Order: sequence, then C-alpha cells, then structure tokens
Amino acid sequence: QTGSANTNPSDSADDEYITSVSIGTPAQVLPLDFDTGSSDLWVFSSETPKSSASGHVTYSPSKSSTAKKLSGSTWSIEYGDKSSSSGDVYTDVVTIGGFSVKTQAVESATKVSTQFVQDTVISGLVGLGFDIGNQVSPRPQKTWFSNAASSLAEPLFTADLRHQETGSYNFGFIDTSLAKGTIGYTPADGSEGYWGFTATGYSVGGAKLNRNSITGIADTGTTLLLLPDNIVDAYYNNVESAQYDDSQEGVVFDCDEDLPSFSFGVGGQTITISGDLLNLTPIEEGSSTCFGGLQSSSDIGINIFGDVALKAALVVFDLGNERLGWAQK
Ligand SMILES: CSC[C@H](NC(=O)[C@H](Cc1ccccc1)OC(=O)N1CCC(N)CC1)C(=O)N[C@@H](CC1CCCCC1)[C@@H](O)Cn1ccccc1=O
Repeated sequence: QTGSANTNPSDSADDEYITSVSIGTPAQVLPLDFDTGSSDLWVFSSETPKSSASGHVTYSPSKSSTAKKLSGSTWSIEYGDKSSSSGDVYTDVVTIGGFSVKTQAVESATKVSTQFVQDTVISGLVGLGFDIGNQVSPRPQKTWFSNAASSLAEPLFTADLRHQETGSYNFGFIDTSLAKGTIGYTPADGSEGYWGFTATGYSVGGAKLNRNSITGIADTGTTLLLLPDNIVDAYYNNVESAQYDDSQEGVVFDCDEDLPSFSFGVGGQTITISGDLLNLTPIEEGSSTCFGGLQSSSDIGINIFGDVALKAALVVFDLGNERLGWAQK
C-alpha cells in the first residue's frame, strides 16, 4: 500500500507547507504542517479555548464515532522557535494521501502559544520524526508514519517541497520522475528524534565542493537553511549589499541582487540551491530589501537543512534502512 498527499506553501515566502489530513468518522479535514523535526500529531480542537481557536479549523472528537479518549494521557511540546502547545489525547482514524491508520494518537490542544493562535493557516502538526521524540506521557505514542510503515509497500516517505507551487509527500514509494539527479543515500541518526545526517562539504556559486563536513538535520518544519557563521559569512561575502539587520534578526540585502547558488555534498551527490531560492522575500510588503534564506545556526546549537534546502531536492526519509536520500530536482 502507498499514500500520496499534495502539499502547498502557506504564503509568498514559503514559510510553511500545508497538507490536508482527514481525522475521524465522518472525516474532519484539517490543514496541518508536516514536521520531520518533531514526533507529535497535535491539532486545534473543540477543547482549545474559543478565543485561541478563532480562525482555525478544529477537530471535535465528540463528532467522530471512532474517537476514543486515551484516558490519563497528556502532552506538552515546545519548538525551536519557542512556540508551544499542550493538551490531552484521543485515538482516531487518520488518513493522509489515501492511506488510513486506524488507531492513531491524536493530541488535542487545550493550550496553544500566541504564534499558533496567530498562524491561522495551520490547525496543528503531523510529526514525522522518530517515535523516541514523542511527548505524550505516561506512555509515548507512535507517529502516523511509524504506525503506517509496516503496512506500506516500503517503510519510507519522500518530501518534494516546491517554491510557490504544489509539491507532495509520498508514503511507501519513491517517484524518481520527481528528481533530475541520482538519489544519494547517507546514514540517518534518529537517536534525538529527528532526522540527523552529515553533509560532506559545501561550495558557493558553483565552485568545487570543499571537504568541510556539516552535521545537521533534514527538517520540513523549519523555513530556513540554518548553518554555522563561517559558512554564512563565506556566502554573503559574495553579496554586495548584504548586512545583518537587528530588527529582522538576520542578513538582508537588496532584492535586485543576483545571489550566488549554494551547494552541499550528501551521499555522493551534490545538491545545488539556486540563488533565487535563497532570496526569500521582501522584509515587508513592497520593500526593496529582502531577507536571506540562508541564516546563522549559531544561537540554536544545531544546523538545520530546512525548507530552503529541501526545495532544491527530492528527499527520501528511509526509516527501514535508517538513511536519508537526496536527489537534485
Ligand atoms: C530553530 S527552529 C525554528 C523553526 N521555526 C520556523 O522555522 C518558523 C516556522 C514558521 C513560519 C511561519 C509561521 C509560523 C512558523 O519560521 C521561522 O522561524 N522563520 C521563518 C520566517 C522568517 N522571517 C523568520 C524565521 C521551528 O521551531 N520548527 C519546528 C516546527 C515548527 C514549529 C512552529 C510551527 C511550524 C512548525 C521544529 O521543526 C524545530 N525543531 C527541530 C528539531 C528539534 C526540535 C524542534 O523544535
């Protein structure tokens, strides 16, 4: 069996990618953000304070004949950007891209932080990290993908995120026609709950790859490409108008600059992110100053190959072989 779901950028900056997920009987369809950096499926629900839930699609377990309360279970999570949520837990049928998991832990939010209240384009997250990262207590729950893996044709999924167009998450199969290049595989480290890997080197503007390895994570839930300062500096030294903007908390530059590409090596392949994928958006509507897609990871403590990097590739999250595959798109 397989599943295939379309995913769409949330706004002109490709800030998040939204995928429709069906929960319960009859189906309640919610727009969720798939996050390979975390391992909880949680949703805005009938239990979320009305003031917080306004503008969001919500899940009502009481309206689902297949919903069951997981009594005594609670959850609480905080993300890298300091957003957070918490609540209690139901099990229900969850269908993604036509594939159904009958008894999936659906974490219902009784509390959400301001960022989530304001982010009305999504009604929660589907964690696609490793089960060890699940935050339900007293008994951690499995992710939707972990529950699905044993029934899928192959225990893997692919992410094909695109700039300002519809992409896909495919489960149980690899559609190689989505990629131009060969898929290069490298071991994935799931010990921390997310998809860790090591890139073998990098280069700016099409130069030859150096051999400076970069250990980081493949994270669909992070917008930017977040790398060490020395790499960020090497890149922006090629951008005449680049400067650090305190209010934006990142490097900005003139929108009409011709940005160099950025390449990294992984699994024997070279993934090149074109300059225009690294020029995110004007810092404000109509501004001629743009915010960079490559920013520093120095105050995070982990390098993150987020959506800016994932958009350049077809990425295979291969749980069965504990490896990540990357192919140029
Ligand atoms: C340094 S991890 C920062 C990252 N959050 C972002 O990337 C947000 C995404 C966003 C964009 C627009 C509206 C709302 C949210 O966007 C920015 O922070 N941006 C984009 C816009 C820019 N102008 C400023 C910088 C982050 O916590 N991801 C987690 C998943 C997120 C949580 C928030 C909701 C969306 C999914 C997660 O995978 C990060 N993780 C990764 C590994 C381990 C733990 C962990 O927790």
